[in-house]
Formats: sequence, structure tokens, C-alpha cells
Amino acid sequence: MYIVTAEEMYDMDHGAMNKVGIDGKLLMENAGRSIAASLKERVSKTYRILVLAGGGNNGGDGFVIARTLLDNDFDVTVVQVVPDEKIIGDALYHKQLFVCCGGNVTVMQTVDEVGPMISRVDIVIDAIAGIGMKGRLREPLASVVDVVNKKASYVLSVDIPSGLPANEGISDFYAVQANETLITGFPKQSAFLEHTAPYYGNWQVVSFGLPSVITSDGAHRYLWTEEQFRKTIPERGRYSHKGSHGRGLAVGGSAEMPGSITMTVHAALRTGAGLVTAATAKSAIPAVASQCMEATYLALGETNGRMNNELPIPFDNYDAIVMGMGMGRHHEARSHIRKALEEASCPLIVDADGLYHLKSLLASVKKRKSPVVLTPHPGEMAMLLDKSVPELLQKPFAYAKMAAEKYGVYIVLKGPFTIITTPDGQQTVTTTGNEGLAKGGSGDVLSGIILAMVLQDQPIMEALSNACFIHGKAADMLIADTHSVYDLLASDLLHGISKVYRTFV
Ligand SMILES: NC(=O)C1=CN([C@@H]2O[C@H](COP(=O)(O)OP(=O)(O)OC[C@H]3O[C@@H](n4cnc5c(N)ncnc54)[C@H](O)[C@@H]3O)[C@@H](O)[C@H]2O)[C@@H](O)CC1
Ligand SMILES: Nc1ncnc2c1ncn2[C@@H]1O[C@H](COP(=O)(O)OP(=O)(O)O)[C@@H](O)[C@H]1O
Ligand SMILES: [K+]
Repeated sequence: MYIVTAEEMYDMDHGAMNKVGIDGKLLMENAGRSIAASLKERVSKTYRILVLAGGGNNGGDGFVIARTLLDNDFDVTVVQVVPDEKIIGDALYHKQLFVCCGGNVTVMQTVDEVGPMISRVDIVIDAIAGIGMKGRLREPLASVVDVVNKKASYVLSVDIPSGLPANEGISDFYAVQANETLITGFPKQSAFLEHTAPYYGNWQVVSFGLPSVITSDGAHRYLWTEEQFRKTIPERGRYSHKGSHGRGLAVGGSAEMPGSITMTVHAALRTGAGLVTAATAKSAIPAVASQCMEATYLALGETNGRMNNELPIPFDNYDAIVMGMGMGRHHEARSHIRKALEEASCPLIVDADGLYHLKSLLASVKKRKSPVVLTPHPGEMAMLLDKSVPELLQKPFAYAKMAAEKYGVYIVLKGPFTIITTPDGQQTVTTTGNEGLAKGGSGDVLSGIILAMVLQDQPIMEALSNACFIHGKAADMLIADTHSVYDLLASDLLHGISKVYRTFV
């Protein structure tokens, strides 16, 4: 499923109308009917429903919803929040159908009269504005939204909460806070941004009958769903052996921080890697080995418990490498990253402290022939790009795409919505995971899962998307079952991985 900007959604709408020849009135009918059908299934006819209809096609959807509900004996009225001359085209057509079917439309004269109407009903359907919004909502609509936010007991937004931008990069808005949003067509970018996503409430996508021959030229962004995970997860052959599932190397950890690499290695093994070696400061090995018996070890020279560069790492012995977790920010550690970039001919995943070192090595990254995967959280991504975190989070899709294309790398930009970008700018988003993951060590587990997935036989983009799906889903299943968002530990995720496999594969 695509994730779109407003412009990309309009392009597809126009394609359906101009290339296929579907009338806009029909698309509006489909959109409204899909939403009404969803309501009919779960809303009691004793509920009072008020549709707030604005002047664009979003308002038009509102008239279709009202007519369909009225026809099904629901108690529904419409308040038109713009003057009559603003209702034009397809929306006017559907308004007339509603009126001819016995529907009642009140044209709002002053904002004051809307408050008592909202207080009287059980559900407000917000069809005030859709993706055609330009700039901050003007008066009197901003005040109508204010009344909705203060008085409505339950708000269902049509396509997008009114006033909210569809695209990333916009921070000046005033919007409806919806309880739920039924998105028509495809989810918009703002459903995946930390500063706009909460306005949607729970959301679902409903169809407005866009034919599948209509594809997007611009939206190279996709939601990575359970269905995709099930379809793409590599099968484990009955006659496979440990070598079939890859030989992985994890470089990191220190005597002071043995936990990070332990979790990475353990997670890689639990996810399905054939063989995993941990390369770490010599004195850290007993601590790591006591927690993970299945791994093998490569003792690195050390100074005060932190790896130095006395002993080289045989990077060419592995099928994929992950580096950085707990390795430290001292210059000897940096030289391992530099060497790996030069010598490793397999996929190289760089995380945590490794990203810090990588910043000064970005020129060599571009020269590498084998894939490089960076797994920054927003703080690390902002550091790599010399931006502030708020700046980055305003436009994470654009910044990730720009950096992935510029340096020729895969980027896993982690967060509640993890955005995965390929060197040619394709993006997927995973939405699994919860705030139980907001704890030290969650990223180390993800690195291990990524290592294991990259070792399996599948395109890197799928490997990364599946890894992020598993990581978040493991947390979700633990929270649903045995844990809470407070007590979940990164090491608990290792059991969560088993739950994910047993449920979905
Ligand atoms: N092809 C179609 O006809 C379809 C349309 N759909 C619906 O149509 C919507 C898009 O329709 P439109 O392009 O008409 O956009 P809107 O429904 O968002 O309408 C824009 C209206 O808001 C006004 N406006 C813009 N910026 C404003 C501001 N800052 N303050 C106050 N008023 C402002 C404009 O003058 C215009 O009247 C989608 O969100 C969706 O709900 C979908 O149902 C799918 C099919
Ligand atoms: N609130 C949240 N909701 C969903 N996922 C989260 C949340 N907070 C963190 N995560 C996930 O947890 C991981 C944290 O990674 P990172 O910040 O590198 O942790 P650390 O370096 O402490 O191990 C990422 O995969 C991120 O997507
Ligand atoms: K809306």
C-alpha cells in the first residue's frame, strides 16, 4: 500500500477520471459509501450523528455519508459550515441528492450555533476539509474546529482530520483531534509523523474504487504490513544446514558495556542466523559468553577494557557484518569502521557508536560496492546530517531519501514509525512497536535481527523491513500477553521473536 502526499493522491484521482474515465461523482459516491458501510456495521441506530460539511470534495463525501446513513434509518443531520456558493461541482450534486432524499441541511450562520448542536449528538463526522487545505485553516472554520475539539464526544474524520496537512514539513496548523479517521484511497504522509499522527486517532483505509491500473509515478513509499511480512519471510529448507543461513559478525561492546553486543548476537541467533561471531574487547568475552552460549568469539586487543586496533578483524570471512553497538567513540574503534568499509565485501550494517565514527567517513561509504546499512535513531540521523532533531522530524521522509541517495546507503530511521530507505530512494514504513521499546538496548536487539535477516536469502529492502516488523511485533505481542510498556526489557524481546515466528510464519 502506498503512502502518499496530497499531490500524489490527486494525480491518482485524476488518472482514474481522465485515463480510465471514472466520473468524479462516482469516486465521491464510493468514498462516502465505504465510510457509511463501516459505520453501519458498528454504530447503533439510536445514536445521533451530525455531519459537518465544508466547501470541497471532502464536504461532498460528507453528503454521501449522510444520504447513505439516512437511507438506512440513521438519525443524521448535516451542518454546512460554508455558505451555499462554496458548495459546487460534485459536492453540490451530492448535496442535492441528499436533500431530494429528505435530508436536512442547516447552513451555519454563526459559529456559536454549532456548539449546542455538537453537544446534542453522539458522533460528529468531520467532513470540513480534506487534503485540499492550503495553509492554516482560516476563520470561521478554525473556530468550528475549536468547538469540535472542545464539545464533541466522538469525532470521525473523513480522509484526514480537518486542518491537518497531508504532507510532511508543515508545522503551522490547527486541526481536528479525531477519535478515528477513515482514510480514503491511501494513507497520507502525515499519518506517519510524530507531530501529526496523533490527530488521526485510530485510522483505517477505505476504498473509493481507484482501479488497480492506476499506479503512482511519484509515491515510492509503501506501508510494510503483516501481509507483506508473511509473503516475503524466507522459508527454512528442510535440508538446510548452518552455512545456508549465513555467517554473521557483530563488532562492538567493551568491558564496561558487554550487554549491547550480547543482545545483538543473541537476537541474531534467535532470528535465524546460521553462525554468529562476536568480536569484542578480550576482557568482555566472559561476560558475553556467559549469556550467549551459541555464539563464537573473536578477541580484540584492548586498552582499559575498550577495543583497540592492535589485532585486525578478518572481515572477509563473513556474509554480513554489524558494527558499532557499545564499541566506544575512541579513535581506535574508528579504525575498525574504516577498515570494514574498505575490506568487507559483504553487506555492512552500522549502528550506534559506529554511526558517530562513520560521519567523518561518509566519502568512503559512497565508494563501496557492497551494501551499507545505517540504523540511526533520530538523534544519530540529525548528527549525521548536521540538523536538529525537530528539523529532522518535520521531514523524515525527505531527509532520509536525500541522505540515502547522496551516500548510496540503506537507511533505517528508527522510531514509532520506522522509515527504511534504499539507495535509489524507495521507502517502506513499519508501524509495529510500542513505547515499551523506549529503553536502552532495544536498538541493539534490532541490530541483531537486522543482521540475521540480511544473512537470509532475500532483497535487502525486504530484509530490513521484515527485521523492523519482527522487532516491533515482538514488543507488541509481549505487551498484549505477559508484559507492560513499563516493565518490558530489551532482552525480553528475544522471547518475543519466538512468539512472532510461531504466530506469523
Ligand atoms: N476524486 C474525488 O472526487 C475524490 C475526493 N475525495 C475527497 O476529496 C478531498 C479533497 O477534495 P478537495 O480537493 O476539494 O479538497 P478539500 O475537501 O480539502 O477542500 C478544500 C476546500 O477548503 C478551502 N480551503 C483551502 N485551504 C483553506 C484554509 N486554509 N482555510 C479555510 N479553507 C480552506 C478551499 O477553498 C476548498 O473549498 C479528499 O480529502 C477526500 O475527502 C476522496 O473521497 C476520493 C475521491
Ligand atoms: N515509542 C516507541 N514506539 C515504537 N518503537 C519505539 C519507540 N521507542 C523506541 N522504539 C524502537 O526501539 C528501538 C530503539 O533504538 P535505539 O534508540 O537505537 O536504542 P538503543 O541504542 O538504546 O538500543 C528502535 O527500533 C525504535 O524504533
Ligand atoms: K476531514
